[in-house]
Amino acid sequence: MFAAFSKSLSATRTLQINKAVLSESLRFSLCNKDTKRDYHEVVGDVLTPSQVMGIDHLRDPRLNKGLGFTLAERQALGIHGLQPARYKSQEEQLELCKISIENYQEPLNKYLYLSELHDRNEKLFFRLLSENIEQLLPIVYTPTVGLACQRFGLIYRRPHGLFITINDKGHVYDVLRNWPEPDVHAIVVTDGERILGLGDLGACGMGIPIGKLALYTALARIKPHHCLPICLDVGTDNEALLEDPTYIGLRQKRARGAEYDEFLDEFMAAIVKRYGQDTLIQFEDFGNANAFRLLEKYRNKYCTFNDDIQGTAAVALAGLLASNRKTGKKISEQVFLFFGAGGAALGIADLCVKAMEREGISEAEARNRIWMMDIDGLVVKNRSHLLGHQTFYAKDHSPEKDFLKLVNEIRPSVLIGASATGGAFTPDILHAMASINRHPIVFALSNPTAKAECTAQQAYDHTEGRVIFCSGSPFPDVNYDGKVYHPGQGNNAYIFPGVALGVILAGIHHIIEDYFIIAAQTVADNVKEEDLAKGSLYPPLGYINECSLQIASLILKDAYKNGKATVYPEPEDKRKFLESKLYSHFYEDSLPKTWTWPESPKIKTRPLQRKTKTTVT
Ligand SMILES: O=C([O-])CC(=O)C(=O)O
Ligand SMILES: [Mg+2]
Repeated sequence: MFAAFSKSLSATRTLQINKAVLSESLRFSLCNKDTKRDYHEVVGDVLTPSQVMGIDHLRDPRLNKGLGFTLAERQALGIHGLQPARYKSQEEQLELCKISIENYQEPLNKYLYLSELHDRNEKLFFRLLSENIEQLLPIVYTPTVGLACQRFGLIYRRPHGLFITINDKGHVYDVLRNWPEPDVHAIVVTDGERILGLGDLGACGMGIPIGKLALYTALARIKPHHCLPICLDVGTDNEALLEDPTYIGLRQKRARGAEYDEFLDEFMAAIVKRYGQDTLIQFEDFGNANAFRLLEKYRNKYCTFNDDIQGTAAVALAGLLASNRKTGKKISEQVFLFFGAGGAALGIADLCVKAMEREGISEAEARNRIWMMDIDGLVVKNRSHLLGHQTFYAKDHSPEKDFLKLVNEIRPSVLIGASATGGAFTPDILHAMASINRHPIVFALSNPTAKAECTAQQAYDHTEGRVIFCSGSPFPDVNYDGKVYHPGQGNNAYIFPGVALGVILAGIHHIIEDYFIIAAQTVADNVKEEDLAKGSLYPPLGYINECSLQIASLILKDAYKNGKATVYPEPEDKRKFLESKLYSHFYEDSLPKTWTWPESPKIKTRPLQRKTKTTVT
């Protein structure tokens, strides 16, 4: 087997990293322990450019520096002449990228430009994203990623992850082996049933795992080759998609029941078999009925969490903790009314209960302070189908459907929208909140922007500017009564990258709720007085990178203290340890160590270009 592998390897030396073309026998060899080291030499952490020749340095997005290759590198790597003579530093390239993005008017075109850059030059893409989070987050993530999913059939170009269909049932592990990276630590998976607030987008939901994992790298500097986006294509119940000639998924109704469950079980087991027990699996945008069920089923068996339930809960809790500083009230003193009673709402409610218990009240008292309503009215005890934890919050009450009447009766201090019903917080509702509270807390968390329960401007306009507001998608600054406010984005991007970094680096096997409370508290602690004064309950988006590192350090600390870490020896300085593991988006020197200029170079280029290193800042 090894001989066959070596032979194939030399024959394929000039191939780029994308090993989709590898022969079956070579693929078997790659999974073989003895040959794993050789494979690592051309991919992953110890990627050795010497294993790659010529033009593949330009074709492989992980090696490509475009015009950032110096003359010496071009000579040594055999790419001289394949590009124009000009050398550009990464900084000069970044400037050009920014100009290019600004030239596009449509957000979707900006998204496509970034996606193409990701395909072409990985370090440039991630540096651009990390250093321009405020401007680019709305493009690679909410809200534009929603539009990209809706058009996914039209814009799909190249593989950025795996599509595993229900027809692969029985062979999921074989499909996983087709992914060329052997060292995956983090997976974001969707089955596309509830993409943001847009509903069932089937296989087009793949845009979400791709976007979330881009943020793993941009916001927590998790190495891109450690990340794998997966879409489980079990069909779609979206009739429009089933009839759409551009649809890229299976053209059949969703598999449900035992068939679905067996497929999911097989998927989880295959991940562990392929990548190990501590592979983090983030569930994203599953339908409500499956999201809770699967979380309960897998949370103590696998290294998994559901971002829509737990990530959203943590970011909402962070906002509430920060708002305490404005209202002077503890969380256990608030009365909550949720509009929407699905995964996100229940996740927030559960985490708030935990936070209230920490403040000293009982679980029952805490649950009593939380009311929920959805399309069927108030969540009440005698409702025939109570979903998951809805039972905890169901009240002895008539199933009242009149939202305004309920606000006036319950007199909530906190109104949380997680309903995917754009505009549900009408001026009447907002006026009522303002008449009940000096500082009404209103969170319109649904995504993308059009699904938000109210806009930031409406929230200020209809509460005499007294509102404490945040939204899941970004809104422009608000002008109220001559003052400009900059409400923050209560988005789970503050939470999941940092949690993932800590969990991966400590080798944690099961993700406990405490980590989300740690994350929420960390984000809240990073909110400055000046942020609150501007109307924001969150640190600026550009600060998420630092929040992620703090969250990860604290999770590491907790995991070692409580025996949940499996990576030993325990690092003494947790922050230093994790910083040593981070991805660098700066260009590295690609010049082979032993290479020197020939005695009489055939080229007549001025020494100015003989620079071997790009300046990094
Ligand atoms: O993606 C986002 O912006 C937040 C999220 O998880 C969702 O809305 O499903
Ligand atoms: Mg989501």
